[in-house]
Amino acid sequence: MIIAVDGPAASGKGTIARALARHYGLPHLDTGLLYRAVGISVMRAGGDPANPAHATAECGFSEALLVDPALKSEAAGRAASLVSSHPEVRAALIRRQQDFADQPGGAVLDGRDIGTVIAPHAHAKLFVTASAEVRAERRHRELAGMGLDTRLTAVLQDIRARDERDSSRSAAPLRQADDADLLDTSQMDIETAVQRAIALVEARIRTA
Ligand SMILES: Nc1ncnc2c1ncn2[C@@H]1O[C@H](COP(=O)(O)OP(=O)(O)OP(=O)(O)O)[C@@H](O)[C@H]1O
Ligand SMILES: Nc1ccn([C@@H]2O[C@H](COP(=O)(O)O)[C@@H](O)[C@H]2O)c(=O)n1
Repeated sequence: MIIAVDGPAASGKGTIARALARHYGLPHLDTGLLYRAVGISVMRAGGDPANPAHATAECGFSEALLVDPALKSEAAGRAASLVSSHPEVRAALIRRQQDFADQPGGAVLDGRDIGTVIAPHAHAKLFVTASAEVRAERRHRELAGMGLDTRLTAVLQDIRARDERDSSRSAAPLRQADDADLLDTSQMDIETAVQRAIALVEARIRTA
């Protein structure tokens, strides 16, 4: 079974995707990490993430980078959002994601274009969202827990900028697939959101 989980920044899609993977015993891929790895590689090389040639040159990053804690930083998220708008970068990363989705037994992937581009044939698709204010509060709390001193207003501004960039780009923009179930977690704690996600997947399996 392939489960596609898409949604905007800090919506909780990764938390839900990991929980679904545990529940169904499936491997999980956080596809945002791939774009973050390209973004941070460009920055470390002194390049400009908005420059397609600089970004494309860093698509062959080392596997070790995928576990670098620096990928979790807001700077890496911002750079990822810039490099991900280049069609050449998306083309360089697509095969890896599709192979992961299509492995025997299935998989859970989360990102922005899993249900629309990477695995349009997924058996269940969730579009996880929450208001920008709620997402900013969650991300702010997460950063504070990591010992990072950020202002809530700056986090909210960054989330809004990323929403705008990710939704308006021409290459694989963030959007809900026509056959995806919407899960707005603004008023849900993690446990409730995960239980709701499992119920939505179960309903899709039953009607398949
Ligand atoms: N329903 C929820 N209620 C409260 N906090 C939540 C909820 N869902 C997720 N969180 C918290 O919000 C933060 C962001 O969640 P998560 O990393 O899953 O989001 P994401 O959409 O995968 O983000 P990214 O943009 O990095 O891909 C985490 O600290 C997580 O624990
Ligand atoms: N399938 C994807 C996944 C991510 N992106 C871009 O990467 C940025 C970082 O993603 P996170 O999920 O780790 O926050 C994100 O803002 C997107 O621009 C993507 O384009 N497609």
